[in-house]
Amino acid sequence: MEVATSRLTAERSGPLAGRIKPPGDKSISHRALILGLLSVGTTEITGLLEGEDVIHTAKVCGALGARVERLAPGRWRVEGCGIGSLLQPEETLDFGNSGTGMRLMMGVVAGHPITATLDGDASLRTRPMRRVLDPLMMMGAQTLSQAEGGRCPIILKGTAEPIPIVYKSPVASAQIKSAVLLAGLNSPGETSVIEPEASRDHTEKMLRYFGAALKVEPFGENGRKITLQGRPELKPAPVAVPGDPSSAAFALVAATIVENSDIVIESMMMNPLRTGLLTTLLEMGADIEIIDRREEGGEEVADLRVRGAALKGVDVPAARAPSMIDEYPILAVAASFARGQTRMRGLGELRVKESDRLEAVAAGLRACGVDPQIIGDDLIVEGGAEVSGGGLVATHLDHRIAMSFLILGLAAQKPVAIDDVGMIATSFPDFRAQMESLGARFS
Ligand SMILES: O=C(O)C1=C[C@@H](OP(=O)(O)O)[C@@H](O)[C@H](O)C1
Ligand SMILES: C=C(OP(=O)(O)O)C(=O)O
Repeated sequence: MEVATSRLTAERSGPLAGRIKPPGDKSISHRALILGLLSVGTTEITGLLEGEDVIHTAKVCGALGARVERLAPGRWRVEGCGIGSLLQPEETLDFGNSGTGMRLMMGVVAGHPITATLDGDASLRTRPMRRVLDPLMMMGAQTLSQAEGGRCPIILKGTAEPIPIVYKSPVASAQIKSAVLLAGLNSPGETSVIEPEASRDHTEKMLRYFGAALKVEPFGENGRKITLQGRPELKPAPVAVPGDPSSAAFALVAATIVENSDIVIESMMMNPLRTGLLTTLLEMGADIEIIDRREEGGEEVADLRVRGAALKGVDVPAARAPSMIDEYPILAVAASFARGQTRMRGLGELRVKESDRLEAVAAGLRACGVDPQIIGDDLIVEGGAEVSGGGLVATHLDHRIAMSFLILGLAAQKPVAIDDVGMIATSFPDFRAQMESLGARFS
């Protein structure tokens, strides 16, 4: 089937001004629905991200037996069925564009005596799933069918008695860690995951909040070992979803590169495993004031006042990658406007996101008159105060590529067009309206 695409163009804009509130965090939104499904009783969620990725997860929770209801914008209620009591789904579980939805749900299915077909869009069908299937098969799940290279569509048969394992993950990935822990929820023993570097810890925090016993220990130089006691009785708990730093990133960079801007981003989550972009922009000379740090719904949040600033290039260490993994496309845009060279190290994981983000970012920058280089897994950008723009950027079904290059267009000399706005709705449906409210010019 031919899918209609629509272009959007961003034009050099005057100073951005005003206040915005980023949408609810995507990672936490998926997890709130999933833990709602796995609890017996009613979980109330506020601030849920109503992006397509999360809506797919909500529908899958319904197909596995939960009653999922939207009460008001961002306010959802999940009547869960509890660990061990999921229904055999009748239809294919469709995750759309969402790697998180599919990988976390593979863990849930693997830990239950059900068989499910999991599938997604053309982008998701290119993404590697073996990294999750490998540990799940050690736990006793079986892959009945899969596309070449361990890709979806996948037919996964779970087990009633997941084997407790200690899994040493070769990559720092919150999706792998979460899939194993979610499968371990129905295991009679302890399930441990060792990660080489700390990845986002939302699953661990939310499992504890819902009553599971979980131990987190340092492992090696930068790693962690997370151990979950199986078969807890998860108790429903209200979840207030904080503002998504990965979505706030676009306004943060826009206000930095559009001269004389002065904006406030309200209630952005400040979890240190998610704030790598903030650290890097501050090193580059960005003018960001962190106001009113406070706790909301178990996470630290803050308001950020961001003003236009002249940036300088920096060397971004590979160890920072897990805390800013989805922000490299927009960081590369900031780097294009920075004096000197920015080298972003250790970006191999960017090759297996919604698109090959290393190649997609480099091609987009070239289309806009910037000269990037990829050396091994590093991305190197030679910046300058002026960026010519003027290109048409291919988005490859990738929301972050789409939004990043629209932001570049707001500060470039000539307009920048993207070939398809459609995917922006997966993570940030109000992107255009919010950015326009600050003065961004799109047509
Ligand atoms: O667990 C999560 O919610 C996510 C983990 C990251 O992926 P990896 O686990 O593959 O690094 C990130 O890129 C993704 O957008 C969301
Ligand atoms: C990589 C991303 O998401 P996912 O892996 O869930 O598709 C993202 O949102 O940038």
